[in-house]
Amino acid sequence: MEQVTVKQQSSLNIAGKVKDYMMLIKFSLSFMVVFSAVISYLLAPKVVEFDWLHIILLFTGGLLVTGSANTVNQIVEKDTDAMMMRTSKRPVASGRMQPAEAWAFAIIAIAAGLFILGYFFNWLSAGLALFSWFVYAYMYTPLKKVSAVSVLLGAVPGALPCLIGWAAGQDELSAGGWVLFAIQFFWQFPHFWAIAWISHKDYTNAGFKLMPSVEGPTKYSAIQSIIYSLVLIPVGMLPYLVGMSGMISFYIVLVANLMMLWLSIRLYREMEKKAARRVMFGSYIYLAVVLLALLMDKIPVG
Ligand code: HEM
Ligand SMILES: CC(C)=CCC/C(C)=C/CC/C(C)=C/COP(=O)(O)OP(=O)(O)O
Repeated sequence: MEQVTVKQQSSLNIAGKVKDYMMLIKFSLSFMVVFSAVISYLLAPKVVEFDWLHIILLFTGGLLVTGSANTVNQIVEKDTDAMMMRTSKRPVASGRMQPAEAWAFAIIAIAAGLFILGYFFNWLSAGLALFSWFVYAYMYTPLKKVSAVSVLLGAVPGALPCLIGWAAGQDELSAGGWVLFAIQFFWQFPHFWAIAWISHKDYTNAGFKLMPSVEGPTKYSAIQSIIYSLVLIPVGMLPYLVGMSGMISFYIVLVANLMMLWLSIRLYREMEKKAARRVMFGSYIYLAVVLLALLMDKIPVG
């Protein structure tokens, strides 16, 4: 009887540990980041077949590097994460995991991730991943407390996964990679400002300055969301214009862009958290739909 209890206890511990590591690497966010890298890899003209081994390797390498960046972010922000409802249950912030354990994981993960990218793909993609890791963990993260300009800087490592995936497939930084970078770069502003709108009180209590306006969720912030959604319309036409995808995805991307614009306009008109939540969920759907549409409609030249 006693033995069963001990067994149950240890499996509970393992489940708890797994859950902690999922939180440490911010699994859902990292999954989407790596998804964007894999789709960009598959969009590269030199990648002509759907090779599962390479897809799994890119996914694993990307997840390790991104997970490491998110771990360093949680070590650096452990005190402020502890002050916010949204983040207080994270393993390092809550004290369930010692920073030394998190550091050990971060170092092993970045080394393993860079090795996978460099050895199985090329050192261009590994170099870009290291650059991205550095900008996110050591430039964006400390700047969050200083100014909303940090979001502009954070959008660089946020969009680089597209270029990393493209470089892994193409071994060069050609137009298609930059086009995907541009789409993901501009997408991040409506995405994040909706999140910051919802959690504004939390962010302010912890001393973060992330909204475009110092007063927080104002009409000005909503206008910024509208402006970036407007910019996304011509940027979303670029894959068709540079010849990397066809007419069907052109229209799908256009509809997705009009949806983002409409959601941002509704935020401006309603000025409610409910409207910000719509922008946030809309942004998740947007990126998945746009990337998949481009891949389904790939024109393998260039
Ligand atoms: C400037 C760049 C970005 C900022 C500041 C940002 C910020 C955030 C924050 C704070 C959350 C947490 C929301 C919550 O706790 O409910 C979040 C969620 C999320 N972000 Fe972003 N993000 C950025 C870029 C990206 C990129 C590039 C991707 C993917 C390609 C991405 C995908 C996601 C996903 C999938 C979630 C949902 C995670 C979950 O529900 O656990 N984000 N983002
Ligand atoms: C290849 C590579 C290493 C890329 C880096 C990818 C990466 C982590 C992108 C996310 C971009 C970003 C600024 C997220 C928000 O973090 P946050 O600190 O504002 O979120 P939080 O408040 O929830 O901690």
